[in-house]
Amino acid sequence: MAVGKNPAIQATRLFTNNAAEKDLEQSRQANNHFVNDTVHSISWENLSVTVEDRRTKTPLTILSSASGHVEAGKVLALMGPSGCGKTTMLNALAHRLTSSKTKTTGTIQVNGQAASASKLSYIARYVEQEDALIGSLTVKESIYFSAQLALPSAINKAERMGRVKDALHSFGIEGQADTLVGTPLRKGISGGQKRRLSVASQLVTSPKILFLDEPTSGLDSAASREVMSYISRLAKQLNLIVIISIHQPSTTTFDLLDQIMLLSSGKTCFFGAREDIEPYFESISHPIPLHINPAEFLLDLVNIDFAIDKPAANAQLDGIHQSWSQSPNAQNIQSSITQLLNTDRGALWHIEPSSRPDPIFQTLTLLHRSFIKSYRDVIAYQVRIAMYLGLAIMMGTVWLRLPYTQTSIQTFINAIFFGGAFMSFMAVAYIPAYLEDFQMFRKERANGLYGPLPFTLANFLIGLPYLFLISILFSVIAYWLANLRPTASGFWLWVLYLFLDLLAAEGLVVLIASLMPIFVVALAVTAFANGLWMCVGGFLVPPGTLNVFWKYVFHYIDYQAWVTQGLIINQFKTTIYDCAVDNHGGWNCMYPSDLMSEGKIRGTAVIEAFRYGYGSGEHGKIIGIMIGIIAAYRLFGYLLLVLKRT
Ligand SMILES: Nc1ncnc2c1ncn2[C@@H]1O[C@H](COP(=O)(O)OP(=O)(O)OP(=O)(O)O)[C@@H](O)[C@H]1O
Repeated sequence: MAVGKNPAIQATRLFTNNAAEKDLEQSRQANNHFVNDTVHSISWENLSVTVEDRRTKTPLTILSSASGHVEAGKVLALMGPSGCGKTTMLNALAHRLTSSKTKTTGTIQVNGQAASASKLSYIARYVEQEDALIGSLTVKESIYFSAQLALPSAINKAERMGRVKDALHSFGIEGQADTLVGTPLRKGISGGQKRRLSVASQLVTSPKILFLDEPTSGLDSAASREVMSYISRLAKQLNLIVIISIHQPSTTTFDLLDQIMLLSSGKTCFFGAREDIEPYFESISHPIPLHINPAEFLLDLVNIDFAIDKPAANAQLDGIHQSWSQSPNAQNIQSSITQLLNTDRGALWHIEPSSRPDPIFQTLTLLHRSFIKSYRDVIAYQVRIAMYLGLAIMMGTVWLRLPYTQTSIQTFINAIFFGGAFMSFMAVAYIPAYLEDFQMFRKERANGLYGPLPFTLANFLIGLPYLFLISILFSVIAYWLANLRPTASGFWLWVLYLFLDLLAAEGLVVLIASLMPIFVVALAVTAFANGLWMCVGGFLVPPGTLNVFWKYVFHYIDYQAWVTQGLIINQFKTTIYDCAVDNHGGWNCMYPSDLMSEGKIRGTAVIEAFRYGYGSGEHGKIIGIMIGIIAAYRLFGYLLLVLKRT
């Protein structure tokens, strides 16, 4: 018996359909703040993208004359072999092709009106292929912070929480609401759940259009189906426009799509409703065989990468492109677009920039999010605290209880150099945590949520208490074990210099990692910079000997040099050291001072005679310079983010 004729199955389908409709209606009511009733359509005409060819440096068209439209409640999938232009198409529609070497022509309209990037940023959200989530937040917190950053302040807390709950419900992740997303050290939710969370975090901001770049990539077929069925249901329940790029959907996933755009070599091979695919390819003499995954067949048909007979494959593909451009289907699309342009002028652009939260509220929200991360994510600060404690014990026991004799003078100086330089060097441990935040910032900024200022401020402020704590913990152990100047003022000045040292080092890490946001590269460059600061600081090579290039370009902006200078003054300005007794019972003093006749060395003589030429500069001046260097790093970091938009 044919499956479709089985009465039991038919009854179940009937029940499922009725139940599904009821479910859809209930869900619409529950999620009415997410329901789209403003955006009716998006359409585009003759969209072409030209880039500068990496190899030949000549213009290369990677997307040619694409036209199409999607109505509310529908899912459009951009399909095609690898490198056919799916991501380019998606980015062009989302106005994300911002490189100066990329030229986009053609028009994009929403409700029949030209849709600029800024207008689109109020109604559309883009979910990238790589999940940019903060691993140490729970599922619920991830959605909550997204709502906080995007929703206008007019929406009160109860309503925000209601939206978070509804977003969790819409994606079937209520059960995982309090589960951590997951860090390298703590397992969290599955890959499919992460993908659903990424979309839910965008949904909570009430977009009307969702762009999803390969929402199923990296997932097994069951998880892909699950993610796609949520997305397809969501489009219908909430009347959203969903445009996705997808690689190779299974038959079940393929059947969940409403519209397909098949691309190859940047040109359209088909655009239209899912159910029009079979008749269309039959009409151009490429019928899709029964019992075969249609997506797989189509991808094989338009993929010429692995063809043995290249000229024949090229000729066949040209034929497919030509058939499409001359087909009645293509003409119908053109007339549908024209009709949309003439009729669909739904009021849309009443959403004003003032409906966004203000930057102070966003800074506080980011600070709150970073705070949760800072105590939950061991990599962010806890590993560093443990590492600095280990370093303090090591330093304190190596330089253990140094006596105040002249033989200890160089040893004290070495301890100071080591403390300052190594504290700064170990700031590289912050790179992974910063890169996670940076990727999140990139994604949220591209979605128009907030800019570089709240991000820079929150990033700086969250570091202050932790870096201060690290400075104190390190000093409590190392300072007293090594017997550095044993007074309260000596101790607190030492703490202050280490704190400034860490702030400068972290500012440098942020600057470098923002410039080169790849872990190994940022690590190598920061390590190099720290090596440079050690070499030109005046300790290993006195400034008088240092050649002019290193001295005048780097020495004076070397924060480690200023920290070492401040710490040397702190140690030697008020301390006194015993000279050695010579063979004749007299004094043998390494540094002559006014106390020589008493067999002592005044610490200031060490500073004055100090071969590095530091002089006895004042703490105020050094601290001022340090604050200037820290501010400069943060300012450059901020400007870099302003200029570097991708
Ligand atoms: N600057 C450039 N120089 C040469 N080719 C380029 C340049 N930029 C993009 N391309 C090419 O444009 C094509 C389209 O890239 P796109 O990322 O949109 O493809 P895709 O279909 O999303 O691929 P995938 O499925 O592998 O992600 C690719 O073949 C890519 O190599």
